[in-house]
Amino acid sequence: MNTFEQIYFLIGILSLLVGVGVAFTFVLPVPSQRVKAQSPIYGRLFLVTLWFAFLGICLQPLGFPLASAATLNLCVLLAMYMLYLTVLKRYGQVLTHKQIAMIILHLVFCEALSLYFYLGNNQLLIREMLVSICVLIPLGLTLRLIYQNIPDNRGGDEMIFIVVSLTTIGVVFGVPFYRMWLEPGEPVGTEVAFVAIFMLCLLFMLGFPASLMQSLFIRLSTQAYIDALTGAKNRHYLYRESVRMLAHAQRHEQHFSVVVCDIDFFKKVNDQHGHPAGDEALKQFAHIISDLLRSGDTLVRMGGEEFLIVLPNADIQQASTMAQRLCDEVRDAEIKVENTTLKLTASFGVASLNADDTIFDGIRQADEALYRAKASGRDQVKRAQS
Ligand SMILES: Nc1nc2c(ncn2[C@@H]2O[C@H](COP(=O)(O)OP(=O)(O)OP(=O)(O)O)[C@@H](O)[C@H]2O)c(=O)[nH]1
Repeated sequence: MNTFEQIYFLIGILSLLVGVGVAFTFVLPVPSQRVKAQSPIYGRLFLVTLWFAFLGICLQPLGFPLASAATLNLCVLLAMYMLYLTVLKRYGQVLTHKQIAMIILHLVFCEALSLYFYLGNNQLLIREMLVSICVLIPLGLTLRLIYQNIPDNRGGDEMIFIVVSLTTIGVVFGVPFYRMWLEPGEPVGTEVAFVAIFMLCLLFMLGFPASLMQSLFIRLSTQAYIDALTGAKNRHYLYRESVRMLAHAQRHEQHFSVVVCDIDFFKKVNDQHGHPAGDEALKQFAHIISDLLRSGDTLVRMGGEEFLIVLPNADIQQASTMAQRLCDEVRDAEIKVENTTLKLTASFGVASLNADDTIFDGIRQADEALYRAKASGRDQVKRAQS
């Protein structure tokens, strides 16, 4: 294969890869939020600008050195800003006008300097080092952005962080290392540039969908344990987590209590104000309760208007005090649904688990206490009879 055939072959392979990458972004699920939905667009532009960067490298051996110098630096830097924008949009953020102006200024400045060093004495080494330094700015911004967002547990961020970190390591160490092997003034080899750009595209194409899948998986597994109406945990969560919570309490010889609560005469709310108003009342009721719980406590919607509160590290006295506070708070609260204000009350049954009790034993005892609270006139707390 002569040089031209080899270049066309490499461009063909890269086009195929970029084509597959761009097509792939179209089949990935699009986030519903408008700004986040723009993320795949910048992902596509990242791949396409990298393709143009490789074309820029190929222009040198094809006999267009000036065009090569002008295209390569601009496209590499532009690609890194596209990467930054892909991540920025993924987090639902937008650029300010000032930031856009800074990016354009940075692109123009870098391009002008690069051409200056190219035209003045053909100082390739300085030019390439300069481009590497310029490229580190968008990479650094991207890394910082991901790092700031990782604590939010969005899921998948670690994967993107690895992709961008590997790219940064490649720029910081790979470029100077490779430069050492070249003769002074010798341009970057087409094959080496091809491998670098190919790897970058591949890493992006694998890393970003993987991060998306990871975050979708985390979101789905979180949603599977949450009651959609009230935001409280559901029974599946209780069944999964209660064994772990109880084992922890037993290991540390801690008390473990449960409170079952049920809104009084909730049927009337539905009958008088309609089902949607009943839904809204349930939602607000759950918020009132969860606002008063400690961080380790868990509110579970058992079904309908019945909730369970799991109180690790609380004995029967502490659990009863908490239940009384909740009972008072619900009675005092004003529940605004549509154009009316509702007053609700709820009844509570409290039980504390013995060392060999299961969560079901605790719920059964608390249910029995709740039954007595209802029978005694509602709007009150009763303890399980041990
Ligand atoms: N709006 C709405 N209503 C619900 C939901 N789940 C259960 N309900 C209603 O809750 C009411 C429960 O009624 P009952 O079991 O008779 O209890 P209650 O009227 O609260 O009376 P007591 O519990 O005896 O004080 C029924 O009318 C159900 O339709 C829900 O998700 N949304």
